[in-house]
Amino acid sequence: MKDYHFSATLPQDARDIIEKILKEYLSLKTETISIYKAQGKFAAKDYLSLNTSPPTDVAAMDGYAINAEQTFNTTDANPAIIENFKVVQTGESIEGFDAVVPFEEAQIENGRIKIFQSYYPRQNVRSKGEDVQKEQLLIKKGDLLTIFDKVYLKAGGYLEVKVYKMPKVAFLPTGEELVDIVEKEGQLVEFNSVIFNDLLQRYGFEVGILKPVENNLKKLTEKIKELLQEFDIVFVNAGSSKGDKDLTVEAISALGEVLVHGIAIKPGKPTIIGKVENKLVIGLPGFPVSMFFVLKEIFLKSFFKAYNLNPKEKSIFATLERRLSSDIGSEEYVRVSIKNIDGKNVAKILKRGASVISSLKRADGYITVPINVDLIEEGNLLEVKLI
Ligand SMILES: Nc1nc2c(c(=O)[nH]1)N[C@H]1C(S)=C(S)[C@@H](COP(=O)(O)OP(=O)(O)OC[C@H]3O[C@@H](n4cnc5c(N)ncnc54)[C@H](O)[C@@H]3O)O[C@H]1N2
Ligand code: MOO
Repeated sequence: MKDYHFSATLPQDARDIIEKILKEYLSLKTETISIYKAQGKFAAKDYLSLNTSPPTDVAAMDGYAINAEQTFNTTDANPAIIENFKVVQTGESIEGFDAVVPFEEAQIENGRIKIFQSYYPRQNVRSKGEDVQKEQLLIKKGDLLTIFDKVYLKAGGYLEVKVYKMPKVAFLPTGEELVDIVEKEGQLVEFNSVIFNDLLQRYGFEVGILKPVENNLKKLTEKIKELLQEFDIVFVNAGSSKGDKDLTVEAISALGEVLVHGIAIKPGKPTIIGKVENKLVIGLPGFPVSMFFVLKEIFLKSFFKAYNLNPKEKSIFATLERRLSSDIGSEEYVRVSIKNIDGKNVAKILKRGASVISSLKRADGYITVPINVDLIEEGNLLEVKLI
C-alpha cells in the first residue's frame, strides 16, 4: 500500500544534508572579470586597497588654500588680509596649507585676499586617506558584490575582480497540464520557472529552464538522468507530495537515493532531497509560495553556508499588527506587508495559503516563526526579511 505519511526532517538537518552533498562533489570554479560585469557575483578572494584615496589632502571646494591660523579672531569688523595662499580647484592638493576659503567667501584685493570670518584647520578639506587607506580590506572573500563594493574596488586600484563561477542548475517542471499559454480546459500556466529563474539568477547561477515533462515515471527518470550530464544540480518541480501522480520520489529512488522527503517547514513540507551519481537533486513542491521558501530558506541558505558566501540579505524590524498563531513542529514563513504608522514599521500579516502568488506579490518580506513557537503576541518587534 502507498504510504501517505510524511516524516519531517528538521530544517537545520535538511540544510546540513544539502551542504554535505554539495561539498562532496561540487567545488566552485573562479573567473576574473571586469568589475563592470560583476553585478550579482561573489568575490573569490580578499581585496586589499592598492591606493590611498584621496591620495593627499585636497580641497573640498573651489577657492583659496590658506593656513587657518591666519584667520583666527577674524570677524566682519576685523577682516584678515592674507598674502600667502594658493588658488585651488575642488580635488586639487592643498600641500603647504590646511584650510580652504571658498571663492564666494573672500574678496581679492591687489593680489591679496580679504576674508571676514575665521576658518578652522581642515575646513573644506578632504583629508588624505579619509575614504580608502592603502592595504585596507576593501572586499572580503565570499561577499556578494554590490554597486558600492565595486566602486570601492575601483577606487582601491582594481579594474577586474576574481569571482566564483556559480553552478549550472536545471529547473524541470512536471505535469502535462502545464503550458506557457492556456488554450484549452485543464491547462495551467507554468509560472514557477519565473520564480526560480529570478531567485537564482540574482546570485549568478547559470539557470536552465526545461519544458515540462509529463507525469510518467519512465520519462521523468530519463529526463533527470539526461539533465545530470549537463547540469550541476537538478531541481524537479511539483509531484513532490503523495498524490498518485506524484512521481518525483520514485524517479529519484530509481536513479539514486532519497535522503529526505518532508521537511518541518511551512509552507514547503513535501520537499525531497536526493543524491544521484553523487549530485544533488531536489524535488520542490508545486505550490509557488512553497517553492519560493524552499529555495530561499533551505537550498540557498545551505549553498551559501557550504561555500562561505555572504549574500548580504536585508531585513528590517517591525511591530506585529495582530497576534500570530503558528503550528508547533514547523518552522513557518509568514508573508507580511509593511506600513509606516506614526513613524513606526508595522507588519501586516498576509494570506497564508501556499498556492496564492498574490500574497507574495503584496509582501514586502516575511517573518520566520521558530519551530517551537505557537503564538506571537500583537505588538512584538520582529525581524522581517525583505523579499
Ligand atoms: N495528500 C496530501 N496532499 C498534499 C499534501 C500532503 O501532505 N498530503 N501536501 C500539500 C502541500 S503542503 C503541498 S506544498 C503540495 C505540493 O504539491 P506537489 O509538489 O505534489 O505538486 P503538484 O500536486 O504536482 O502541484 C500542485 C499545484 O502546484 C501548481 N504548479 C505545479 N507546478 C507548477 C508550475 N511549474 N507553475 C505553476 N504552477 C505549478 C499547480 O497549480 C498544481 O496544481 O501538495 C499538497 N497536497
Ligand atoms: O508545504 Mo505546503 O508547501 O504547506 O503548502
